[in-house]
Amino acid sequence: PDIDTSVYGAGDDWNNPGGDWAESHFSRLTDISAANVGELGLAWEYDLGTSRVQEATPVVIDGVMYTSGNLGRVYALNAATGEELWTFLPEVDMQVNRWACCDQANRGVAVHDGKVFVAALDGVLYALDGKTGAVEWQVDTIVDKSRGYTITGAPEIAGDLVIIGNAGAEYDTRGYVTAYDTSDGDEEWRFYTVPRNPAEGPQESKALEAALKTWSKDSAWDIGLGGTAWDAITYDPVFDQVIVGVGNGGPYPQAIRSPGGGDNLYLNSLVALDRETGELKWHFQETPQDNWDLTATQPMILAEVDTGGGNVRPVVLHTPKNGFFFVVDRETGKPLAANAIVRTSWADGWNLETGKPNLTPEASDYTDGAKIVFPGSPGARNWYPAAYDPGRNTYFAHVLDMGNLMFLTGPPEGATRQQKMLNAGSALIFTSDLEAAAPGLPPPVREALEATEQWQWVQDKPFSNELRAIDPMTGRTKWAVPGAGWQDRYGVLATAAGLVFHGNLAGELVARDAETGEELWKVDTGSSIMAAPMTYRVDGVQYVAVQTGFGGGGWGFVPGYSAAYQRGNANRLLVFKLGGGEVPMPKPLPPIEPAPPPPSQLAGVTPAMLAQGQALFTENCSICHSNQPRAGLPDLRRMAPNIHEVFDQIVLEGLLLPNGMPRWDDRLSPEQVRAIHAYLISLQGDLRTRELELQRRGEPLDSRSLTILSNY
Ligand SMILES: O=C(O)c1cc(C(=O)O)c2c(n1)C(=O)C(=O)c1cc(C(=O)O)[nH]c1-2
Ligand SMILES: [Ca+2]
Repeated sequence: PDIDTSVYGAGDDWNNPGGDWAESHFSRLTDISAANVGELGLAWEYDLGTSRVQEATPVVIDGVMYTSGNLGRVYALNAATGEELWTFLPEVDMQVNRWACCDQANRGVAVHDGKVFVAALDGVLYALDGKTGAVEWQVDTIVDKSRGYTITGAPEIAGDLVIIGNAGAEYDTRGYVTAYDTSDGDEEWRFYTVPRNPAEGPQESKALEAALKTWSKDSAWDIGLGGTAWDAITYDPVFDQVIVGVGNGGPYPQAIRSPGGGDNLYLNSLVALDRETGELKWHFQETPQDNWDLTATQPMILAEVDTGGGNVRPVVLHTPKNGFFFVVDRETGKPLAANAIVRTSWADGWNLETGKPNLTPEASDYTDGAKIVFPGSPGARNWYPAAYDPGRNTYFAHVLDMGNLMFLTGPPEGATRQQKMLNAGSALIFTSDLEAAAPGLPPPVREALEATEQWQWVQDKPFSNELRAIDPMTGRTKWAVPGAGWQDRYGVLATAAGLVFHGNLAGELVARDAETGEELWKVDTGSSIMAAPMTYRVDGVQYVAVQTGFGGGGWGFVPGYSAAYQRGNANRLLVFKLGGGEVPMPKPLPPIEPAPPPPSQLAGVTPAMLAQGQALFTENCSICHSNQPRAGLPDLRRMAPNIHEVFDQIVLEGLLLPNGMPRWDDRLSPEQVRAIHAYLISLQGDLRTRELELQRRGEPLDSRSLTILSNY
């Protein structure tokens, strides 16, 4: 078929996190090839100065690298030498950490017209002078500061507009995207993804008036309904439209969110907006009637494909959380292919005539009892960028086949908004943990799950985790390479030389043959990698760069096989070239010591108080504090005496706010904080006893707790 593949792929520059205008994470550079990739070595490294989540793909323009780190930090470096040109640290009120579901992620910068754009975790969009990093303008993009909004996504340039979404569908938000003039930050348009309470006035757009018909009149308006656009926004210059990936519903259970059902537009949809006006041109809903956090926010790639018999169409390639590989016509919004790439239990296929899935509520509606739903909330795919090689018509992506048990945490009626708190209304347990967790579940939940067909799926294979080469129109896997545990997920780079690059949590950076998946080169960096590698050329030298660091969703549970667990969470930029040197390895962490002795238990503590402390800890603290010996945050079962002394000031008054620990005096009473403290003191005592015993026996102190029942 007649496809001009030469218009795709990045050249010397990599001018947005996706690489080229099609955001294909594909490079035309071929200096590094299968014949010489074995000679890759380190050109330079740069210490990002943090040890948190790193998800950004750097941008390189005219020999300068721009990238973002956690919170929305920005770094500008000489791309050939790594010399620091400037850095930018946004001033963020750390209280925002309380309503950031998934760590302090930031997925990258946008660069346009001499300016660098970044959105900080607190929702402020900055335009920085590309030469100096000075703030040219800034705008707070959050319309309602009483709600739990954050931003983790990269801004997108569309003509002379910069477009940004936000996050927080697990909290109390109503999703939207906003377009600003790149020159001065003036607001040009805003598109809300879900309707507002009609009692409060007319909808903001015709599109929302139409969407309203797909919601119940008793919808949980006050909670916000979710629909956050927290990752991919892709400008399509061919049709001068902005395609937005919309997120899940909030609360998760439709029985609470929109009692009586409805498709709930535009949740989990691709929406194409006219660039100039922000008006809806088309929409394609990938997961109607969401109950499961099956977002459509995942990265999009623009392409042309032969849809059959030489009929070439401009399409968007999309693999959202829901387990299907979609090829969607960019002119009409119609799905041209929709093939399952993992086990799916919420739908058993797709009807291309109607454009809708064959829903299977008997297997996946958990209103009346627990269900095991595939894929689970981590998604068959998530933010980890895929790459598409147009010449080979092959899509390279990390794919996770895993489900989760879901059940309601309260009655479906009468859910009230918990301000800036999780409002998910359901609990979930990943199938990787389900056999271990099942005996401890309340008998009705356990009986319900064992009666499901998906319990058999779990027995067959709790999860699988692979890098795959996929044919878009059929969804067929050409080759696959297994990963480690289910968290071992990562972004991908493909090049016209027939190479595929990716990192992993163990800390390897690997180059593979695009045709076979065969490993051609690998280096152990000693630093966990989730972010996508990228490549560029300066003064005739091709480089491959990747940002290292573990975090994101489920960031508290640092897997034991990861470099982050063994050597600490090194945040670095590692840049390679042919004939480069060795990668300096971070030193392994010292062995874990037994927990220090806790202070004597608080006066007047009772079993009821300990139980209350545990419940409060689970509800308020455990989403960040997973209490692992080497987690992203301190293990609160190992607090030193001087920390115990100021525990109340830390929790109630924000003593460690600058470090990122929010204050809680608006939500927790001094008595409640005492109960939490008493609970932690008792955990610390138990842990110390256990670890002293392990030490006596000469066994490793790798006592990761099994806190797998998450309230979200
Ligand atoms: O609903 C939302 O607003 C929202 C936001 C985010 C985020 O901003 O990072 C994630 C999710 N949901 C989510 O469901 C998810 O699986 C997820 C993973 C990650 C990550 O960075 O690893 N973020 C998010
Ligand atoms: Ca979500």
